[in-house]
Amino acid sequence: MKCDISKRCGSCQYINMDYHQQLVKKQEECQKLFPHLNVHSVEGMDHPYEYRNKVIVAFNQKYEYGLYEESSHKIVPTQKCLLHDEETHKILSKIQSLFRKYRMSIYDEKKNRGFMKHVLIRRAVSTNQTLVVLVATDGMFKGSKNFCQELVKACPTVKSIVLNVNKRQTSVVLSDNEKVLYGKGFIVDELCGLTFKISARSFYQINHEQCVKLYAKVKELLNSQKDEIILDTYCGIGTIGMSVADKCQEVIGVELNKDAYKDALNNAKMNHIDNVRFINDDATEFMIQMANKHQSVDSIIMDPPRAGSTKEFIHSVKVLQPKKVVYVSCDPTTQARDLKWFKEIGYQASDVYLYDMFPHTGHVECVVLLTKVHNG
Ligand SMILES: C[S@@+](CC[C@H](N)C(=O)[O-])C[C@H]1O[C@@H](n2cnc3c(N)ncnc32)[C@H](O)[C@@H]1O
Repeated sequence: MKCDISKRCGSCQYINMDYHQQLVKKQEECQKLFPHLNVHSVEGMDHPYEYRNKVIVAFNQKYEYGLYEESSHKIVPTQKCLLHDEETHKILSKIQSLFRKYRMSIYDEKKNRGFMKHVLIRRAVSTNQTLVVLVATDGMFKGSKNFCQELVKACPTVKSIVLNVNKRQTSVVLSDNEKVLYGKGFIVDELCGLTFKISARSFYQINHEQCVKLYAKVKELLNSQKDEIILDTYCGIGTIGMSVADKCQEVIGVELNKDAYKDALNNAKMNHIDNVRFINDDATEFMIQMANKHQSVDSIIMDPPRAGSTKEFIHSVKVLQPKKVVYVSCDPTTQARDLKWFKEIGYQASDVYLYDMFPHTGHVECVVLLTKVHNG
């Protein structure tokens, strides 16, 4: 497939490269980062398009919408992005026509004036539900009732519309201040045979098909026993922990984002899983506290954001002495750094498993199993 905007957009660095070549390149690059480990070939997709279940676009004063040009805040008008599904395009195009009809005031970054800043679309692909988040500079959206009615009528997959009020001039799109304009403020998706509630600010893996394969690998590597206690750190809305809960005694999930934590609590209830509990805390702080209390766990799952984990987190692992740590990462560079710290405390990996969560970009998802080889 050919992308018309690849030269200007810059989001998909590999879009003009043959897909198989992309997978080979990702594996080679990871092998350089993990020279002493067995880096497996990348698990790719049969149809590596339309996989992104989340998109954030900005509008310009002509009501054109799109992503920003590489390293700038100039919008690249995008009618079709190869990574988004048809429904996302249909909804964005309807929003565009409604913005025109209602003469929506579009935010002008240079003048720091105007109302509508961004539109975020999140799709639950298994249930075909859509959440629309309108990011604006003010909580007063005149005519919002008619706007929502028209949007939902034209696009019935839209189950909720949220207004996120972000007055700040920063590159962070969402603020903590939100108001539900239509529906319940969240959508529900099915993943690995479970049901998950996803709200606007919670993390959710963007590639559903690849996420199923990734979680299956985590479960396989954990290979837990019925009497084991598993810590799921950086747990988001509880997806990984809940998908392994049937094979162990207890899962304790730790998540910093309050909305994701609340979603996780609801998700456990919704799925009638009673051997999982969630803590709303910084993962490192939680680990330090556990280590200070000399508590023990059998396995730890960690899936930190791009920045990776911390030295303090890893030093607490030394005290907790789990048999296994399964480390999931969307940035192999920080993961490679963290594996060096793990080595210092006596935990070693041998294999790196790669999942192409982000086809046509330079990114890849990595999973490693660390086991204790000596006492550090
Ligand atoms: C890559 S996501 C993984 C989420 C989840 N494991 C999944 O597969 O959906 C990383 C998560 O870590 C959370 N997070 C970021 N910094 C954190 C911290 N210091 N302590 C705990 N959680 C944190 C984010 O809010 C996000 O939900």
